[in-house]
Order: sequence, then C-alpha cells, then structure tokens
Amino acid sequence: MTVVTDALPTATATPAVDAAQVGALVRGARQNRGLTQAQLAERLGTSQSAVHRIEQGRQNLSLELIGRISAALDSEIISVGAPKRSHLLVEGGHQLEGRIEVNSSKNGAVALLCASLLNSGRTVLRGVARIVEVDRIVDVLRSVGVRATWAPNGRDLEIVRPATLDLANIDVDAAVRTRSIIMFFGPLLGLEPTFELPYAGGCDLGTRTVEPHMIALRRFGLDVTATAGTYRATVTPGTGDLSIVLTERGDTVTENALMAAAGRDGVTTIRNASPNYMVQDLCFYLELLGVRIEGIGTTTLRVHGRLGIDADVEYAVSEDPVEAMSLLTAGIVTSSEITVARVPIEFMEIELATLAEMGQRYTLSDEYLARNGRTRLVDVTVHPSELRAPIDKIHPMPFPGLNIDNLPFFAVIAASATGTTLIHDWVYEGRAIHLTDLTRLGADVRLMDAHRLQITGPTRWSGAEVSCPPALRPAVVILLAMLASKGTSVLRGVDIIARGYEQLTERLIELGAHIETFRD
Ligand SMILES: CC(=O)N[C@H]1[C@@H](OP(=O)(O)OP(=O)(O)OC[C@H]2O[C@@H](n3ccc(=O)[nH]c3=O)[C@H](O)[C@@H]2O)O[C@H](CO)[C@@H](O)[C@@H]1O
Ligand SMILES: C=C(OP(=O)(O)O)C(=O)O
Repeated sequence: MTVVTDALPTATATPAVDAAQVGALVRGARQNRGLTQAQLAERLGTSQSAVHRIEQGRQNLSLELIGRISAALDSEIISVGAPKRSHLLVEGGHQLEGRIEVNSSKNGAVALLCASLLNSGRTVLRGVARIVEVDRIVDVLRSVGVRATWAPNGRDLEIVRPATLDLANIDVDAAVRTRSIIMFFGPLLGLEPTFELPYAGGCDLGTRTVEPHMIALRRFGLDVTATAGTYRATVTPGTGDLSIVLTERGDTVTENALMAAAGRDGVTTIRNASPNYMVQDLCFYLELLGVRIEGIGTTTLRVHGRLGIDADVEYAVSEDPVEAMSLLTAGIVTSSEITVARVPIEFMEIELATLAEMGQRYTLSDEYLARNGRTRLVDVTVHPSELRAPIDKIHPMPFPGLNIDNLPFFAVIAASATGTTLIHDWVYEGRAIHLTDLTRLGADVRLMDAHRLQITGPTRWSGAEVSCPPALRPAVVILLAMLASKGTSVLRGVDIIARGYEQLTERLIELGAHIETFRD
C-alpha cells in the first residue's frame, strides 16, 4: 500500500501506513481544501473531536472510513499500487502580479528537528513549512519513539523525546531518502554509547561525501564504521574544553558540530564554521535551551555545552532565502511586477546586488523582524526590467556570499538577459548539468565542464515537454522557465519539488500563473 495525496506528495510513501501517517495526510488535504476540522466533520457526519483524533493518529481507520474521507476532501488519501507520478501542464508567457509570502526554510527546519533530540523537555517549532523533507525527518523521529504532534493549524509542531530512543526501530525508508539524517549524529553522540544510522540520501547532485562530518565528530569521541548501508557508531565521551577546525565550511557539518558541542560538558570552539541562515536558526534555538553561544553569525563559534538539557521552549523557524530567490525569479523571468514578502535580507544581499548589476529594478520595504525575533525581513518588489549579462562570472560562496542553492536561479535569469553570462558552480559535482535542460525551452546554455555554464540571451522561450531533473533547485528552475515560455509546456515527474517547497504551483497560480497538475 502506498500513500498519495495532492496535499502531501507521494514521496512520503512508505510500505507500512500507520494511523499517524494517514492522520497527517488527512490534515494536509483538509487544509489544502481550506476546511476547518468542524467542516470536515460535518461532511463526514461525525464530530470535530473525531476528526481531531484522526489527524493526531489516535483513531483506528478502516479502508471504508479512509474512502469516505477521500471523497469528502476530493483527494486520494490512500491508493493501492505504485505511486502515481505528478506532472505539470504550464501555459507560459503570462505576466504575474500580486504579493506572495516566503515560507520558513527547509534547511532550518531539518536542523531544528534533529536538534530537538537534545532536549528532554518540550520543543514547539512554530511555522514549519509542510514539505516532504520535513515529513521524512518527522517520520524518522516518530519511528524512534519521539512524540511529534502537529497543532490544528498544521504549522506548529510539538516534539517530545522519550527517555530512551528506540533506534533499532528507525524508519530506514524515510531516513535514506534524506541527507539530513546525517544530523542525527551530533545530538545522539551525547545520548547513546553505540548506535546505528542508515546512509544519507538526497537529490542527485553528484558526489557529496560525509567525510567532513566524520572528521569533525571524531574530535567529540565518535568512531564510525560504514557497512552495508549502515553507519555503526561508537562514542567515547570526553569532557573539558575542546577546539575543532572544520575542514569544509559546510552548513550541516557546522550544525552537527554545534549539536555535539551543545550536549557535552565543556566549552567547544568551532572554527571555519558556516554562519549561514540555518546555522543561525539552530544557534537561536540552542540558546533557548540554555546553551550559550558566542560568535553567532561568524566563522568562529564558542559553545558552552550543557549535560541533560531539559527545557520547554518554542521557536519560530526563520524565512527561507532560497524560496525567496525562487519567487523573485518567477517575477523576473516573466517580466512581472510582484512583491515577495518576508525576505530574510541578510541572506539575499549579494543576490540582490548581482541582480541590480544585471539591470533588474526592485524596491525594498522597511525592515521588520521575523517571528523568531532575530532575523531581519523586508518585502521586495521586482519591476519589469531590461536585463543584461554581468561582466563577471556568477559564482557561489559560503555565507556571506551568493548562496549555493540560489545559483541555479541565475541560470534562467541569465538566459533572459542580453549577452553571455558565465555561471560557475564550483560546489556541486553534478548540479550544473541539470540546468542544460533549459535548452529544451530555447535557451542557449553550453556546459563548458561539469562546473561551468555559458549562457547567452536573451532567449525566445518556447514551450516544450521536459522530464523534471532529479534535483530540487534545477527542477524549480525549469518550471520557472516554462512560466516564461510562450505556448504550452509539460514538466514530467515533479514530485521532487515538494521536498523543499510547500504548495509551490498553487501559490504561483495565485499570482496568475497558468499551471495544471495531472497524474499518470
Ligand atoms: C539540509 C541543508 O542544510 N542542506 C544545505 C547544506 O547541505 P550540506 O551542509 O550537507 O552540504 P555539503 O556538506 O554536502 O556541501 C555541499 C557541497 O559543497 C562542498 N563544499 C562545502 C563547503 C566548503 O567549504 N567547501 C566545499 O567544497 C562540499 O564538498 C559538497 O560537495 O549546505 C549546502 C551548501 O550550502 C546546501 O546546498 C544545502 O541545501
Ligand atoms: C541541496 C539542497 O538540499 P539538501 O542538502 O537537502 O540536499 C537544496 O536545498 O538545494
């Protein structure tokens, strides 16, 4: 049996479906239809409290009841057989208009979900984006005994760790679909003397090792052997102060080291740390747990760890600069005037400066604070502009530089600009290659080598049928190019987009995009 719904996509599917999973799907589909629990209850001829129990996974469900819920929500909650792939039919060439808000970030959420393992008190994460990557980590947490309960608003997640984690029961299927599982090492280090974790998975971006994590965590007493799809970990805890240097300024490796440092007795200095947005989110949460951290937002962090963290805390996940870039790109490549609200400006400054260099006109609102009380936000309005290729190549750098995950969006922007742009993705071994799919829509994109693209515009975009690249950002880039392309396009196999974006097509439709979803 597999699970499908248009609210929470098929990628959540696991062979065994339990009441909690179905509950989450029902809640997602109900919210997608804009119904309250009481309204759904009325359609089902039952009480609001019964719907609440179903959504919390506290109700035994017959197939007959699931069928009735599916009918009431006009959404297939469960189907038998292979999952059906989703595709998009895009009628491009229309301008967009209006205002759209940026959601909280995937990368912040997954770090915070993993970090909640450090806390034996109650963690409430507010405003969590309902995306597949989050569902996967929540599934993994639940499988090891963590109580993770969504509030009726479907956005706030309460997490309570059990006294002992049931790691033998870990949901391997969910774990291997995400790279973020690697961030279980940091918190588990201080909790378990030995444990096993499945190998990390994720998008197809070429070779991407976990070696920097192993090098960093070895200093915390972690010894890992990798055998047949499993990491076997043994921990020899140390005490006292520790100073470590990361071999790469990576985001998740910094987070792993931070979590390991937070759960130990002593002060840990982490050098070559990433100061990126998700790391800052994690630091703000750890501070609420009583962990003092010096140097937040810099490349040297001093972490005053604490044994036995036990605090009831609430933290609002901050806004996603990559979603902000994606939405701005939608406006830019369709020559539209749209306002993207709640943009975390500190993490978009180089992107905006680069866009200005390319002739993009935009206006910024006054700054205001995010719900976490720390991150600075602005509303950005883009105006239709004559774009030109920048003189210098566009390349990413660890923060504060142009975000690595925002780079792919510059491919479709460069293709809309007059002149030749060199895009240099030195970071990923295999992400640039996916962007050559833009040629199918009429762009002149040349792959110079695995890391460099030469793009000459302006493109006379024209609709085409394209198979969705097996990588999150390139998939969205192709979709955005289709919005710019005159005529009809089909993007096949788009489920990957829900890994990192909540209701992206629905939200683009609200801005005036013409997109229909269809399934096999
Ligand atoms: C869950 C999460 O937060 N994921 C983000 C995180 O993944 P994550 O932290 O897992 O990224 P990796 O550690 O895999 O690094 C990405 C790539 O960059 C290379 N690299 C990284 C740092 C460095 O100083 N030198 C270097 O060469 C790595 O070798 C790798 O090929 O950071 C990536 C890079 O910002 C982002 O694309 C991911 O969205
Ligand atoms: C590469 C990405 O993320 P992850 O680390 O989850 O694969 C991304 O968000 O583009």
